[in-house]
Amino acid sequence: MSVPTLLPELGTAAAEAAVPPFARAVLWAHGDAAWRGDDGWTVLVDGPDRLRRLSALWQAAVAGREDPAAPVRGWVSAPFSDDSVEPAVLRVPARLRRSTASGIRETPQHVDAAALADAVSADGGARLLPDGEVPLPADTSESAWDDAGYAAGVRELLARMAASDGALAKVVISRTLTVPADDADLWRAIRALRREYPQTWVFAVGGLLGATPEILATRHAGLVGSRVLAGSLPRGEDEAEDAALRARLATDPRLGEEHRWAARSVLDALAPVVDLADPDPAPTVLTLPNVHHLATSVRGRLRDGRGTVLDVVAALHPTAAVGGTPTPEAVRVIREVEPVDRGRYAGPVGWLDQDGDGEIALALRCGQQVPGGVRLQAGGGMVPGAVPEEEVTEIRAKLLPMRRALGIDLD
Ligand SMILES: C=C(O[C@H]1C=CC=C(C(=O)O)[C@@H]1O)C(=O)O
Repeated sequence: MSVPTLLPELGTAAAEAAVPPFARAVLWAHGDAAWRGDDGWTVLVDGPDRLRRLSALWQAAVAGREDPAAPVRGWVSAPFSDDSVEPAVLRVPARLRRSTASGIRETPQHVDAAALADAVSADGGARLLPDGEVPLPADTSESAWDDAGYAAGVRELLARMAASDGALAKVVISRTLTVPADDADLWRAIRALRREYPQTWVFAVGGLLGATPEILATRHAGLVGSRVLAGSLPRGEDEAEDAALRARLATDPRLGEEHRWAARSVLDALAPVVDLADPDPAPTVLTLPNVHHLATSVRGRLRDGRGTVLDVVAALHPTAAVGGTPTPEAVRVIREVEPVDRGRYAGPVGWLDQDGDGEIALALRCGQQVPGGVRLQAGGGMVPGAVPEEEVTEIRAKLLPMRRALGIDLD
């Protein structure tokens, strides 16, 4: 599968020197469909309750147009936590193109810049930047963990869980790896991710790029969906080993527990606002090129048609696939134990339209562009009994797609 014409030409020195700034581009691809947005506006939102404020801001910007029903799409990428020093990003491209198996089309994008500016100024913590500009966060590599640091972090979590006497049941911990990369490398990485991981959602929003298999929430015509992943094993060397790993994943009590906390967190958060199609869906095993996951699909109908997909996400996030159980304690422990602010890693990333419908994934196995490089990040869920050395191997498997896409030597 390829979408060459949505991506800039690369390969010659002249083409690479002229690539569009990566941080300003919007890309979203799944299966054989892809979107690219260019230019336009950026809204940055700081402070508390960023998702609900972004939802309200978007609705005001849409409603303030002469024809509120005219098609328009915005892309959102928000930090894991409202405590992050990095703002939530809303990109509203001026120009949108869509590629499918049948070709490439410009798609209508009805932005009213004055209505957007009014909506931004009504929110005290929002800023509007022109030309699709998105500032890059600072490099944090000095304080990052290496493999040994990550293993020590896992041990620290296990000790805290043991001391909590069952009160802290699960925590997801992550690590970063910053590597050099320029804009052309990042465009090339998108092409590679698209080619190698068509089962995932490949994204680039405001300099954050990745290939995620996890969908936090879709909202379409009153229907809501979510795909929760938690509990993973690396791929085997051959089919027989893969079959054994899949069987272990489906039956291992610790991995099952790790998954159940995540699925439960989504079901419990949706139950007050959604009529669930199945209140207790069973997990299946999802196999990706680099890893096997336990996966639960959740579907239902919204009881109240107001709001946007971001309000559904605000009710869900952070799920125990990226936070833990109970959520507030897990998020506090993550803040205390992890050496680097997660920024937009493990945060919601996706799009919404004029009806508030959309598709919001979890920004996993991704990279954040920083000056001169890209900060890769992945994590894993810990429940009592986790083995630090196995967790180090799992993170390596999760970082593999981005490392391969960037052409980084694999040791
Ligand atoms: C937090 C991440 O993965 C989550 C999603 C799927 C499986 C997970 C796991 O098995 O630990 C994690 O909960 C990540 O990839 O950065």
